[in-house]
Amino acid sequence: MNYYSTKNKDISKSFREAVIEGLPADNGLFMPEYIPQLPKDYFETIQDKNIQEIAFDILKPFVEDDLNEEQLRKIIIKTFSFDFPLQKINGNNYALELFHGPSYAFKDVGATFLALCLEEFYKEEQEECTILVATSGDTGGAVAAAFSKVKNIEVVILYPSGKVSELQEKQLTTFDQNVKALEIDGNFDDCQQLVKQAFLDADLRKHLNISSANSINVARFLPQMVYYFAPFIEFGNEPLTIAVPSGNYGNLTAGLIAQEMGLPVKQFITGANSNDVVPRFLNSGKYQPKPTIQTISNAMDVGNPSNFQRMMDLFSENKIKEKVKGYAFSDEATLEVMKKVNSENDYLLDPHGAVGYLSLTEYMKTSEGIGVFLETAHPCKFMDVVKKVTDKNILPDSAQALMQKEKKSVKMEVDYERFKEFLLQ
Ligand SMILES: Cc1ncc(COP(=O)(O)O)c(C=O)c1O
Ligand SMILES: N[C@@H](CCOP(=O)(O)O)C(=O)O
Repeated sequence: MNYYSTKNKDISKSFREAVIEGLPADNGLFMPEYIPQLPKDYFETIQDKNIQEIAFDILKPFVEDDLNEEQLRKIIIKTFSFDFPLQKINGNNYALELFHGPSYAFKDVGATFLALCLEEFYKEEQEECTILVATSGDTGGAVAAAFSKVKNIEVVILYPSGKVSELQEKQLTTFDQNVKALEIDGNFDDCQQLVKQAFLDADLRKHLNISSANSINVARFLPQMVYYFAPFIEFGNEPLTIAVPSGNYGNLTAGLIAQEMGLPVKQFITGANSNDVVPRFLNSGKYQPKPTIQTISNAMDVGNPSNFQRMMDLFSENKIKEKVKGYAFSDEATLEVMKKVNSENDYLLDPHGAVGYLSLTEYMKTSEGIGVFLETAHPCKFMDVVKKVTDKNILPDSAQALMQKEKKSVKMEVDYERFKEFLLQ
């Protein structure tokens, strides 16, 4: 399987090349050149499989030219090493909990898979590499945890100063060794823009091997297809409605590719906070990015999502509007539903999962069947918001220990030349 650029279909890179380069030089995004098809009867026996076996079936065709079966199995066992439980909330509505990994957010899957792929590739190359990552809160923590012990790889995390939660910030800024945090005086889109500019800077790339750990990297977003299969281990081949709380749209894009492979999704729903550029597009046909708005679901504070390019590469405008229904919700509605579900169903949503739940229940007002929303982060990551819902202490011991550690970051304006200087130091 090779990968093309969304800006130039003649570009053809192996999986290994696409992962190492991160972003094509033409500022497009890498895409698999075809979507493998699962056997028609795959879902008749899916209940006999575990998530690691499914991950192997799903990911093999995307990587097999560069990772042999033994390497892939090893990577999968380490990546899918925690549970993805399904919790019934009420009626036919279920939460798929994706936050039982090391950083308490769904990003652990993609970050670990990417780190282990790069470790394999750089083991052979004997070279060093710098991973650049822009984060609105969760990607950075997952990447820091996944890469903290990987040899020959340095990580530089850019995060928007004052716009991530306290626990998220500790996850970004308390690793010594190979992980450095840059606290940017701007928003997530500024961080993402600085990273993208670095990839387009031929001079920088002459001096430094850089790659990306955002969902722009194919090894970050493709493994995110796998957990969409988890509810089908319980429900077999029954088509499900799946709601995805979205920001940079890597997660939804992974789900759409899984659906193209054969995953029986009846309908995808996307839920956004006030950063509603994609729901507005789905409902009006106009794609008009706006400056980022700060919300209580901060990891979804993205004004100009990277993966919109991939969605438009996969489908025509009419097709995407059929495949995905989009809704947006205010902070007031998010907090209100967190309180309601906590008191009526004894389930504590995090603010991102709450947006997913809101979008699912909105759609289900006029539809039938089983609905699943992705619970993408543990509520303990957002204690400032959670305190308004419950006074229970929900902080796990490991997070408590992290909160005691000292923050180490370098402050920086949104200034590409300073960023470049920092990278070349
Ligand atoms: C907790 C949480 N939920 C949802 C999202 C949105 O995911 P995506 O950027 O893949 O749309 C993010 C960040 O990306 C997140 O950290
Ligand atoms: N919500 C993300 C933003 C970056 O998304 P990514 O999936 O492209 O890495 C975050 O938490 O940083």
